[in-house]
Amino acid sequence: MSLLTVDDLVVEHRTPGRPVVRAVAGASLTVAAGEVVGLVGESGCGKSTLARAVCGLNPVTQGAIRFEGQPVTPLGLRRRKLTGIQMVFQDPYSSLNPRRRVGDQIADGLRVAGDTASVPEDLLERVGLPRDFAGRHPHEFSGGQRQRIAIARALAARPRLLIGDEPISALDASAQAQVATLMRDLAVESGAGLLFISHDLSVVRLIADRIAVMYLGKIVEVGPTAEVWDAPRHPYTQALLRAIPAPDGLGVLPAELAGDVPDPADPPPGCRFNPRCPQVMDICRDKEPDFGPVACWLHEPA
Ligand SMILES: Nc1ncnc2c1ncn2[C@@H]1O[C@H](COP(=O)(O)OP(=O)(O)OP(=O)(O)O)[C@@H](O)[C@H]1O
Repeated sequence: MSLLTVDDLVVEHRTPGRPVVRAVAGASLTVAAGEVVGLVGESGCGKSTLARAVCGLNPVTQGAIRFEGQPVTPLGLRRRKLTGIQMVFQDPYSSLNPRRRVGDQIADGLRVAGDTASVPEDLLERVGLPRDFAGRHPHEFSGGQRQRIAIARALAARPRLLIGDEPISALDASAQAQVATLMRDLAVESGAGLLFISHDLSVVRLIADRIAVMYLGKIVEVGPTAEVWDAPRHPYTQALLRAIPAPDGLGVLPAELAGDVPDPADPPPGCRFNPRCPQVMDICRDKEPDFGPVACWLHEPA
């Protein structure tokens, strides 16, 4: 059984007087215990909305989310209190309380787990920080150090599923791979699953067992990391990989990724990627490729 199963999930944002934004439009995904799944895609394709729905922070419009076999609903999570799911957010400057000592914030996580055997200093040590940081305040630390503190706080609650929502995108390049690898190591070591969201495919490649590629609310390709990296099949995945800067830092944005992701309130008919796809065929403009693991008419299962 999968730890997390997201099945044909639809999540809509409704703002009075504005068109409904279908940010997640029928996405399916699984994460097993001890598995690292990287969720990638351009900004605005619905990654955060999906992650927040998994934590019960965004109501589900259609479809289902199951965690350890139980449906995830905001009410169900409140009732069970111990969610078993912890999230590390993008901005390490706003996710920690500036007025509270670091040790006290980590102690909150220990309390959630009913862990009386550990002290906050133990968690600091696990994330590679000195034990005496516990008595200090978040403003004394760099972005990378704060993100380690946020990870320590999340781990203190003993999650069975850890979600990182762009946890490295606000960090210096030098801290990015270190923090990503730390999250992977700590999740795997504790037998938890990790859903790691990033628009940086090269970091995801370092840590993920599988990669799921999201485009305009749908998972368009999913597979083992080496397969997706070495032989991407969806034209969108191929474009994302070509967009990765060369070691000299000079990347060329493929033409199909120029401009913005289309508006999820008004997605194109047929395949959502068809207006930007270099290999578009007639069927792509008419019919949505509603199949996996590669949702593309060039890769329709037999
Ligand atoms: N609370 C909201 N109300 C209305 N629209 C929203 C809301 N949150 C997100 N959206 C819209 O939903 C779509 C998906 O956003 P989401 O943040 O989930 O994407 P993302 O892939 O995580 O992007 P990013 O990497 O920029 O966070 C976007 O078009 C966004 O503008």
